[in-house]
Amino acid sequence: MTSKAVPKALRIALRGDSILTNPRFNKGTAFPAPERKTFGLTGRLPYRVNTLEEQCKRAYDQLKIRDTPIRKNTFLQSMKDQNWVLYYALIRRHLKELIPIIYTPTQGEAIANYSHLFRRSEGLYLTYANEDTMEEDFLEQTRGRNLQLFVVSDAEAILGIGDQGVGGIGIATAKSALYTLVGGIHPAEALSITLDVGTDNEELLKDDLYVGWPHTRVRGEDYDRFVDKFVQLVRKYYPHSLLHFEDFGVNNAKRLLDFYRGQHAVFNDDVQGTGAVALAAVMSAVGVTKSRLADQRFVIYGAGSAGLGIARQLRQGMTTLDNVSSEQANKAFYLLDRHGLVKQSLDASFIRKGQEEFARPDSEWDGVPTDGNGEVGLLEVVKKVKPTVLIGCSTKKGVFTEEVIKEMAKHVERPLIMPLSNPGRLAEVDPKDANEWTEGRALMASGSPFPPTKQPNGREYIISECNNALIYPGLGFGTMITQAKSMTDTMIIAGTRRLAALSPALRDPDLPILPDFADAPEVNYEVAVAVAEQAIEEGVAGVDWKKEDAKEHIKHAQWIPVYQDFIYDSNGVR
Ligand SMILES: NC(=O)C1=CN([C@@H]2O[C@H](COP(=O)(O)OP(=O)(O)OC[C@H]3O[C@@H](n4cnc5c(N)ncnc54)[C@H](O)[C@@H]3O)[C@@H](O)[C@H]2O)C=CC1
Ligand SMILES: CC(=O)C(=O)O
Ligand SMILES: [Mg+2]
Repeated sequence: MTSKAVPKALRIALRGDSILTNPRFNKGTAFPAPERKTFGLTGRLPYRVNTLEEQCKRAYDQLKIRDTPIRKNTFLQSMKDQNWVLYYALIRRHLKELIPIIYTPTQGEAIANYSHLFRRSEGLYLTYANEDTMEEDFLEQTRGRNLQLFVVSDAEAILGIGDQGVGGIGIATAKSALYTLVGGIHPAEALSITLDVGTDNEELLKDDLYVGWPHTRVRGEDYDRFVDKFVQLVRKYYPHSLLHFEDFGVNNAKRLLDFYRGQHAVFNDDVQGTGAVALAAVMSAVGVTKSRLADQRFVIYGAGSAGLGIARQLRQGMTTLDNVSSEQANKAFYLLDRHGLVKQSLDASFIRKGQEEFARPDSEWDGVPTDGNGEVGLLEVVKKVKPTVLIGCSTKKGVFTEEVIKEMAKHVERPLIMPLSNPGRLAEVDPKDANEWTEGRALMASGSPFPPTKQPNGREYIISECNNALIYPGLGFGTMITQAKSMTDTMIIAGTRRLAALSPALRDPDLPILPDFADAPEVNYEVAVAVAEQAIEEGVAGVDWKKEDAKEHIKHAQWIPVYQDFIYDSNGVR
């Protein structure tokens, strides 16, 4: 990565409109008079030179008059297409307010309406119908670029709203934007990609304006070959990059991660990022209740990519931090999915790969009431298990009912309740209700932002956002800066421990269990440092600097949204 903390003058080979229409270089009215002269911009811009601060103020005023989140999202998207520094500087100044606009939930809405809102290309579209020209298409966009990061989605399971076809490019761009915003990755060093392998979303297929490949989803060997062709291109041309998988379907997410982990530095955010942030939240809650991870009983409702990723990460936390065996740790988990409790006697076709490790023995459930199909439901599980931690990643709105929450709270002084499904309208419980039903005793964290609740003592309780965006930019940055050949489990644990240590609740149990999103840049910096130190310590790093230098290296390499001076040079960047 190049060093950017104190921006030096940049040599560029563009002039006139080609600068003004290039979001990487455009400064709009902030071009100072000498640069206007050098680059042929004097007559192309109004007289007055603005500071970045003034531009942010004007942009914020313009943003405020957009009256719906989706209009604000479209406005910001168009600003990103015009001027990167201004876009990132504006959002940095209003982080908490604007992250929900450029990320979940509003970006979900933008993705669902992608074909109707479409204005211009924003990444690399690799389409199954064009498989033959994939390498050429890839090189057209990547040749000569210093890319460090590829964020890719096949859009089968977007942000809790399912298969969105080609609109999936929108999750790749949003995740890339957060890498820059809170992780400090140079926006020119990241590429967002969608693998358009069709869609099974009937509405999109029926839509005349759909801009993706209008075909049902390609699956099986053809799908694997297509994905592999893409991964091998990344490996061939960018062997030291990080490949981030986002929102792949449940049958592919973990499978592809396992398959490629040994070949390249790959990361699946829904599996690993979500697991890491959830583990940090639980570690923090365990600090509040002065217990151990290994003492908890976990009920996880929705055992898909996120649910299973969380279970595995919690298990790893238990084995690494509390020294219990994997077998022992497995006994702490009770997973539920569409067929109720995952128990050993369930029809094999109902047990997804990975769930079997956590399947409960049937003998344990003798005498417990079941529904007509012999399935054990959530309330019965809570009654029997008396969980200390209840996690939802099912998109089943409201499934943590009053009866379920009250039952849990009967047995546990400080129940930890985490409705992680996005968007907020699909949360398993509204934190306000969970707070009321537990007389304010619950510790809580949610996947999407929720307003604070009121405690019986009159204090506000802030609902932490337990969203992978609090950690993945740091996990990624720490991996990239060290050119690690893989992102190992121990690197993830190191980042998670650092995040957990920053929990406000460790100072005061009435404070949130995770740091505030407004602090996401500082938090991710700390995570990146911990990950880089671990990569160097365990010998997977490809750099020759020492662990002690990680802080400085990372600080120095982080991109910040400020304008650089420009010098014209016909051999410069373009
Ligand atoms: N807070 C965060 O950082 C993250 C939140 N999520 C959210 O978690 C949710 C799930 O995401 P993924 O795990 O990627 O999806 P997924 O499709 O892999 O998993 C969902 C699981 O829930 C199960 N499920 C669906 N309806 C159910 C029902 N009525 N009863 C019981 N089980 C049911 C499915 O069978 C599946 O196993 C989404 O809302 C997603 O936005 C996902 C990743 C990160
Ligand atoms: C946050 C995230 O990655 C998801 O909802 O899929
Ligand atoms: Mg995701």
